Amino acid sequence: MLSVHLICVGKLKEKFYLEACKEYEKRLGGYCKLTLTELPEEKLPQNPTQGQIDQALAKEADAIRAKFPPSASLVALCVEGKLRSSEELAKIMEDWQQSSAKHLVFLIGGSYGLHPSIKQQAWLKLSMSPMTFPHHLARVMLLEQVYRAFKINEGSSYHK
Ligand SMILES: C[S@@+](CC[C@H](N)C(=O)[O-])C[C@H]1O[C@@H](n2cnc3c(N)ncnc32)[C@H](O)[C@@H]1O
Repeated sequence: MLSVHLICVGKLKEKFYLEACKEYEKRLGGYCKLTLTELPEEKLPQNPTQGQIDQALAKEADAIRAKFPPSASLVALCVEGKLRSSEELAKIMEDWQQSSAKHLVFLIGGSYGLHPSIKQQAWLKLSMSPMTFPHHLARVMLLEQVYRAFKINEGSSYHK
C-alpha cells in the first residue's frame, strides 16, 4: 500500500477545516497509509523584514526535512508550481504505486509559504491554481484531490 505523508506548517484550528480534513483522512484510509504531520509556524513580529521571514522559513524547512525518510519523493505545494489536472495527478499516483518508491510526501507551507531550498529539493512543485489559498484550505483541497486521484484510478463515478 502506498504511504502518503502530508507535512503541513501551521496548526489547523477552525472546526470546519478540521472536520473536512477528518472526512478525507477517513476516506483515504481505504486507499493508502496516510500520515499527517503538523509543524508549528515560526513566530514572527507584526511587520517582519524579508530577512526575518527568510530565517523563519529556513527553520521551518529544517523541521520539515527531519520528518521524511531520505528515500521519499517530495511534492511541494506552491502557487507558482506546475498546474496538473486531477487525471494527471491520478496518473502520477498510479505510477508511484507501481514504482519501488513507496513514500510520497506532500508539503504545504505556512502563511509565508515554503523556503526556496525545500521547493528546490522537491521532485514536483505542484500548483492547484495561480490563486493563493490559505494553507488550511489548501490542506483540505489537497486531501480531496488525493482522494479523487484514488477514485479516478479505480474507475469510480466519483470523478465526473
Ligand atoms: C498562504 S499560502 C503562502 C503564500 C506565499 N505568499 C507563497 O507564495 O508561498 C500557504 C501555503 O498554502 C499552499 N497553497 C496556497 N495556495 C496554493 C495554490 N494555489 N497551489 C498550491 N499550493 C497552495 C502552499 O503550500 C503555501 O505554501
